[in-house]
Amino acid sequence: MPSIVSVSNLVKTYASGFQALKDVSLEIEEGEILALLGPNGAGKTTLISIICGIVNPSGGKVTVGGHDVVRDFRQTRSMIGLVPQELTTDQFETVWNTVSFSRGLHGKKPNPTHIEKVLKDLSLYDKKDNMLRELSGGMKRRVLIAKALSHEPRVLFLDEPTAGVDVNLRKDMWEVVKRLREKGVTIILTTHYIEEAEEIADRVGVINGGKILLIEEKKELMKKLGRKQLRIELVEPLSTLPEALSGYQLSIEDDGHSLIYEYDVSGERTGITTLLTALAEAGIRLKDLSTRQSSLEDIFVELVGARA
Ligand SMILES: Nc1ncnc2c1ncn2[C@@H]1O[C@H](COP(=O)(O)OP(=O)(O)OP(=O)(O)O)[C@@H](O)[C@H]1O
Repeated sequence: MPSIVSVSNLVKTYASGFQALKDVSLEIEEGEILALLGPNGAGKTTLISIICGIVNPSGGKVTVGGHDVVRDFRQTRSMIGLVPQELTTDQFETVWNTVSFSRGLHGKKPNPTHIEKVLKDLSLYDKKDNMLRELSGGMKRRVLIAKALSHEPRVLFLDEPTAGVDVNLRKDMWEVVKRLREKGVTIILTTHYIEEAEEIADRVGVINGGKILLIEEKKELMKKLGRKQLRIELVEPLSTLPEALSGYQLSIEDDGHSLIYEYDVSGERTGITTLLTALAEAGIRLKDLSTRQSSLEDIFVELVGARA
């Protein structure tokens, strides 16, 4: 698939001298949902702000739809929708005017039919004549999304869209995201909620300390992580593994009180039944069994923890 956003060797050093991005390169494919994961201060917002033309890069190059985000700012900005973390619009303006005005700011002709559809999709239509200051926090978040969609962008950035929102809004938001994606809109979201990335993204990127640590298809990542552990608690501790069990992927933990068996969930057979039979034959008595599957969170913690 062709790239819609191309980031090469991007560097950002703030006026304070702090280097928020260190040589970031990244290709975002047209039509994909990419989740960017990273702890606080990793550089996610800085990266998005540069692509959206809000922050100037210190080095490197970013293109959107083949246009340079600094030189061809107007063209790139009209292709992009950004849902920022906070609303910074005139609180005395109505919902309808705010969203319509936003479309004009991106150089698009008025289209009341489109604005009406966006407001309806976000359950905002009955609030169209209300002033922003009369809305609840959740409704204001909906207005942010409506603004970002007002000019029918090809690329949509959502910066921590679900931080502090309730279940209903979260559901509506993912519905909107899925529908947009069906229409071919490229979606990039930053999130702290790893389950969210696991649920919705096609690809996952992990960013920390201003660097991309990993970027991969979610399916591939989950396949690699598709390992499971069976923990077998023993009645009597073992100091060494009996010879009869040497053919199994087993390790001893908890001073001999537990055996850990690692197996591949994608394989046809787990080998658990034969292992349990072999344990019984070796006269090893079991107290309890439990299983644990590695998740996206495990790899995230491992990556970020190791290089923080
Ligand atoms: N205008 C600025 N001047 C100086 N430093 C800044 C500026 N904006 C951001 N930073 C610093 O750059 C680093 C990256 O910030 P950024 O907002 O991109 O991180 P983030 O990954 O979006 O974090 P969060 O998850 O907390 O939103 C942080 O250490 C932040 O303090």
